[in-house]
Amino acid sequence: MPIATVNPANGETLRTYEAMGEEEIERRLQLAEATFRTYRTTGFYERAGLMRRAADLLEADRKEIGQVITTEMGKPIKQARAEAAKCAKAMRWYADHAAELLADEEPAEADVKDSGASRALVRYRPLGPVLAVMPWNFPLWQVIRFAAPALMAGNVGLLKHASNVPQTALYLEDLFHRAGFPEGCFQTLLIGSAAVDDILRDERVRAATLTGSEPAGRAVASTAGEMIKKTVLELGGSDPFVVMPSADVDRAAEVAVTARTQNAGQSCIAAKRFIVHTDVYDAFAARFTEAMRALRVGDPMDEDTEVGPLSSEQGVNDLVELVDDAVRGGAAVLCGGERPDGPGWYYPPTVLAGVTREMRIHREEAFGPVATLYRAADLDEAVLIANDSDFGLSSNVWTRDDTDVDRFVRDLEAGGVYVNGMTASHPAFPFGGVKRSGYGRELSGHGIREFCNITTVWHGA
Ligand SMILES: O=CCCC(=O)O
Repeated sequence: MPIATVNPANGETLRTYEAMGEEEIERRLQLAEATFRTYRTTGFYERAGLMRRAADLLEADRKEIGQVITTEMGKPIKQARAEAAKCAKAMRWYADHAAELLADEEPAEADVKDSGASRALVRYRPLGPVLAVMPWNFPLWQVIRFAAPALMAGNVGLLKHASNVPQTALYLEDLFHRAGFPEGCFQTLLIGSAAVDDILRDERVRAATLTGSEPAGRAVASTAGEMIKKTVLELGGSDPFVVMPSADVDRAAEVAVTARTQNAGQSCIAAKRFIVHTDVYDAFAARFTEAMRALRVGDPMDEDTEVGPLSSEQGVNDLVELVDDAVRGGAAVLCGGERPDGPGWYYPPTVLAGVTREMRIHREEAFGPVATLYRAADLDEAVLIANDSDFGLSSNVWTRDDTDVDRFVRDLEAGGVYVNGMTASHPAFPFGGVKRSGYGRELSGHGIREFCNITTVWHGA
């Protein structure tokens, strides 16, 4: 895939970039290592000042960078600006909390004594240069939620961004540079996927984080495993959205639309499978379908657009194949389902009913605005359907019954259970999944500790 900005609203190639060659990559790896040697000795106070400055710059740039994001991957302009604002918030959150999250831990006195020590503590030290392989769907946010904690912990970052968002990738390097971070703290590598393996094998790279597809995750994890390097993987999701009889069905249907169609449905934590108790199925299906049909689809630069194009032609083709397969298998199309004529990589908000286990869309992630509806006889069946997935990123449940909530929290196989709301990432809460959605956590204290050398310091009597 060429490294290029191609406008998804019309398919026009606006700018192409030459991939960095071996010499340039080597220069950047050397710089990362050299910078780490000194940057690791800086204190939280200094790093927090730099991070706050970067947050201020990003916030001031949000209109311009919003336009770049929308041009490169097609998300509605309002959502692009909101993404920039969310990044600034996370940067400030880590600037405010890193020192406390990574403060020395004091083991219990009885244990210190029992170990024969006069004193003992646990210190969180940085690991070194971390390679981040990141996707295009939230081209700022996915990077910042790695970079803010990693830099606050004293690591340095090397970014391999998706090939369709090169301008955003270069912007990020420039942002940290303008904020005053030492040169080499955060570098963008303009490279194709084929170059990742050698970089990951390089001894100067100490760890890797990847957000993206399962095959990409498998490739990075297997090389990292061979090289005994720490990885965090955030892969796909096919999150359930369960609606029980006690729920506020109108509100659930309204939120379901946003949960499915934000970012044109191209979000790992978008709700994708809507599992509705039979008592409220018809009411939910009617309201949800009506609201999906009413969404404003169009030019992502238009302030009123709710659903823009998908990021690539391949994305549309993949979705068409999934929907066609379901229809051939007997699914009913309640709205959408037809690829429109005309320029741009558009696909309409679509609702499918009567989806079965045999259909591809039941097993695979639909990365676009296509919702599948399931009817559940009771809570047990709802849990069964929800867990009948290789993925386990997050989940959404709608109920006013505390017993239901306890059961869902106990039984849903996912990294999150959002009750009477939709999954949304927040800097203070851990983010990540189980099963084939990956492992490790981003954000919160858990996220910042992933790339730390957790060091026991023991003093003899
Ligand atoms: O694609 C997954 C990330 C979405 C988010 O963190 O809001």
